[in-house]
Amino acid sequence: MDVYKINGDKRLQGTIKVNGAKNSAVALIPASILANSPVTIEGLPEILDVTTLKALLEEIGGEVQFSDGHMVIDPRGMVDMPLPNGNVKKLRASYYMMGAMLGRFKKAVIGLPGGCHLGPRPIDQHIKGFEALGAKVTNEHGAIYLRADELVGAKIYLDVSSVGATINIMLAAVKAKGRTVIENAAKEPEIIDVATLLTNMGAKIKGAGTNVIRIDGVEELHGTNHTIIPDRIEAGTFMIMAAAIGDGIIIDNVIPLHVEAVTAKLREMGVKIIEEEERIIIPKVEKLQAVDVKTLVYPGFPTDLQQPFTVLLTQSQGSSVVTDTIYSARFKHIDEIARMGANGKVEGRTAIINGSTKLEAATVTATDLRAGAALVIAGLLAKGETEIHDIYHIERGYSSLVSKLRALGADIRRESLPSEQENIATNR
Ligand SMILES: CC(=O)N[C@H]1[C@@H](OP(=O)(O)OP(=O)(O)OC[C@H]2O[C@@H](n3ccc(=O)[nH]c3=O)[C@H](O)[C@@H]2O)O[C@H](CO)[C@@H](O)[C@@H]1O
Ligand SMILES: C=C(OP(=O)(O)O)C(=O)O
Repeated sequence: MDVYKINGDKRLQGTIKVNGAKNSAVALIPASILANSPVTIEGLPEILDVTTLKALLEEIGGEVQFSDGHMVIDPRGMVDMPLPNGNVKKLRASYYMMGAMLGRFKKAVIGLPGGCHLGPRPIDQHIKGFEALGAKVTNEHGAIYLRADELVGAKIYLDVSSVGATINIMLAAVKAKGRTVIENAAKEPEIIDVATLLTNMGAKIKGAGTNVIRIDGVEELHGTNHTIIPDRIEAGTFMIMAAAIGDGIIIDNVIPLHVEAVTAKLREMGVKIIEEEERIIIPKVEKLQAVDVKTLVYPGFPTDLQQPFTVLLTQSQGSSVVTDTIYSARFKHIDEIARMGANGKVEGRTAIINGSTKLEAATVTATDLRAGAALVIAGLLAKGETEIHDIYHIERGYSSLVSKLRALGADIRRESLPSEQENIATNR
């Protein structure tokens, strides 16, 4: 088992570069299935979710080359191979194989997805959308079977403004007959990125980034070249880290508008933030005020940054109330940071954090991706050596994290635990 070991309580300084957005990458890659010639995507993050999707495209006969963030996908040899198990379970976004394969082959068999356990994560709105387009959808032993004689555009109102359902319906609808209208669509920047790729492949999409998206189906989509947007969640993680333990940090390759909700909250806490066109500069912070945070759909405060943010709140003076309106159980990290001395209490969808606390090193477990990011920040703050287990969660979404942090002066390393030591650690 691999772990991160962090000797914390060292101030960080310098420039850190943000990679391409995970939540775009995981939709752009399956979108290539719809093309009739090669698609090139530039700036992809080198994360587990991307390599798992590459493997999924190869399983269905795609030819994929990936190096230095540059992926060339040749979809011409792809077939409608069932994917009921295996790689689909390693990530959430394998659900995009449903929309993309349905759009191209009019049929697909895809196992229910994996991803972070944050409370129930149903895909009923995806299925409602596929059915509205004319697909027959059944769940057989944990795999979703989709089949359509033809796909015909429809009006679909989403009961919840779901990122995944919005993108999945777009994927299934771009080659359907006639017009599809998605109402109460999600507005996250990743949706615009996927719509841009599809439009450059020949799709007709209007309104991406607003709550009504109109798609006029086309017969064929062709290959293209696309550069992914920067990861606003990775950027936000670095902003939180800079406020927690920075002595002047420059975050490079960020679209400041995409992290506006985080910027506003950090300013409310007393953090100075200098926004440039593609960079954010955070000077050393003297004192942090407690603030309340409520996660909301974009452009609200992102749920994916709630967990790292709670660690910052442990460093602020006073009591903060954090409410996650998106997920019912995204507070597993509170127990882990409690091992490091943090004073936090969870009541339903709310966590109350009392600061400020001098964190101390401990052996902790990354229960999910952003819990892992939160623990890395906690480890950077804590005196002594923190050991983080189950780092595969973290590596699903953050690329080259260790080397990026080391370049800022952090004492962090990735180590393989010999199995005897592993048993002692997990029994602790
Ligand atoms: C791969 C990816 O892009 N993951 C992101 C995506 O996840 P994901 O696409 O899974 O999140 P959704 O936007 O779909 O989910 C938002 C809320 O709607 C609910 N829901 C969703 C679909 C559905 O059919 N029925 C339903 O009830 C979910 O349980 C959740 O409470 O958006 C989330 C919310 O910003 C982020 O936390 C994830 O990082
Ligand atoms: C919840 C997340 O990811 P996923 O939807 O891939 O599980 C996340 O990125 O924080």
